[in-house]
Amino acid sequence: MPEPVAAPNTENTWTAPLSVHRVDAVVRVPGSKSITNRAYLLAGLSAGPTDVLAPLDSRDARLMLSALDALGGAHESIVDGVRISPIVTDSDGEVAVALGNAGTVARFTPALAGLGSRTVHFDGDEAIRRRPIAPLLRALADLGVDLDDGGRGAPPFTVRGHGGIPGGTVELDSSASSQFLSALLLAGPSFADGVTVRLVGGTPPSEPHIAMTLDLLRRFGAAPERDGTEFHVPPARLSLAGYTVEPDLSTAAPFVLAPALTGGTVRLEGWPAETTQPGDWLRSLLVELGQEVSLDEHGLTVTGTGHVRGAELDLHEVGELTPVVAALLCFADGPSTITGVAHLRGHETDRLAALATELSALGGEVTDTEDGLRITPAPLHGGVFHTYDDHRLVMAGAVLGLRVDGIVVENPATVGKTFPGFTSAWETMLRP
Ligand SMILES: O=C(O)C1=C[C@@H](OP(=O)(O)O)[C@@H](O)[C@H](O)C1
Ligand SMILES: C=C(OP(=O)(O)O)C(=O)O
Repeated sequence: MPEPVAAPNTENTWTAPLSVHRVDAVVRVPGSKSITNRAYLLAGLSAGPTDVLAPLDSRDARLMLSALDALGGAHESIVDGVRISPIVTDSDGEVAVALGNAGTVARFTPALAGLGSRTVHFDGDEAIRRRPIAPLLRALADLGVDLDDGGRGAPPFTVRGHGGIPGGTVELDSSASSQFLSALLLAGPSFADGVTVRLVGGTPPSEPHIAMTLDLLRRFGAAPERDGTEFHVPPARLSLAGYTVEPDLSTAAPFVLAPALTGGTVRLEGWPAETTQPGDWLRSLLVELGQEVSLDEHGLTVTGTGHVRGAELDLHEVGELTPVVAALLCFADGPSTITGVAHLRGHETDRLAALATELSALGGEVTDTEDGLRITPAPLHGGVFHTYDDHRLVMAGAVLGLRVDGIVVENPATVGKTFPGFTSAWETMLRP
């Protein structure tokens, strides 16, 4: 017998729809969070205005725009995008930058404050105060940024801008988040001496996001170089008149994985032929799980069998896909293990603990290991799926709902971090 569902606040929950038909849908998802926020930031550091086209409009993207404005930038809406004006660095005074729970804003913008002449106070949600950032703050201080974090190594902290950052060579442990390294590389062209980063400690996660940083820097005219674990970005005058953002392939994950559980076909429009996004790995995952995948000029087409194989997956490079992949593997024909994602304990929430707790509460046999999850398929039942203010847990709940009646997803609006229209897009996909 299913356990009774705890009386949910129905205004603040969403019952994920059960799939009763084979899915047959064409889906579009909004722009990539990671590309949008890099493009906005590099545009702010550029010599002239940049039109960022098809950008993401979500909480994280708006936080980045507000941060750039607070730091002396300006933006305006244009047809199909946002025009970003260069940051003016010579005005002084005190301003605040709101971080929300956006890793990209928290890690990428403090260096910009050091380039200006303002005193900038950074703080955000309770959750961002717990997420790792100390190695980055130390590296920024080593490079000449006047930064006061009260010894916490976490927000709230203050940067006093002195009109520029010397830069130079620095050692960095980026094993807790690739965003520390990306932050130094993105700001590097604007440092007087550029930046050389020598990685120490473990291998950073999310390698595709590092490649994305290098790619965007080159598009804006910088000349980053990489030699194994050493990165060099010389000073450069950035500029790019216009840039079109790709659809977010991590946001696309639950949609393209759905046919594996429901049977039928989903076409994800605009899937790029070449990309640095980690979500592109989903194509090989789908094949490994026994699904049919084809990529052409119309996008990615996935035809599912409704049957999923168990798998052993090292997700170190694509960690942000873990919640939806874990939800999918609950329905596999055998046990699965996910490894390489210890750093997920420092994401929006401790994702490994959250997934183990929530999936087990619905009847699953899911345990968190030191660096991942062990999933043994077991019959799941309906119940409240708590989401810990984590957008990707809302998406994971949607995947569970495809097969399990009565998955009541708590606080679905938190998905607005990356896709405010997620629940209606999901319902539209499932409509016959
Ligand atoms: O640089 C980026 O845009 C991101 C890098 C990754 O962070 P971590 O390396 O901290 O996992 C990823 O999980 C996050 O969603 C976005
Ligand atoms: C880890 C994530 O976000 P952030 O950019 O806040 O790090 C994510 O989107 O899965």
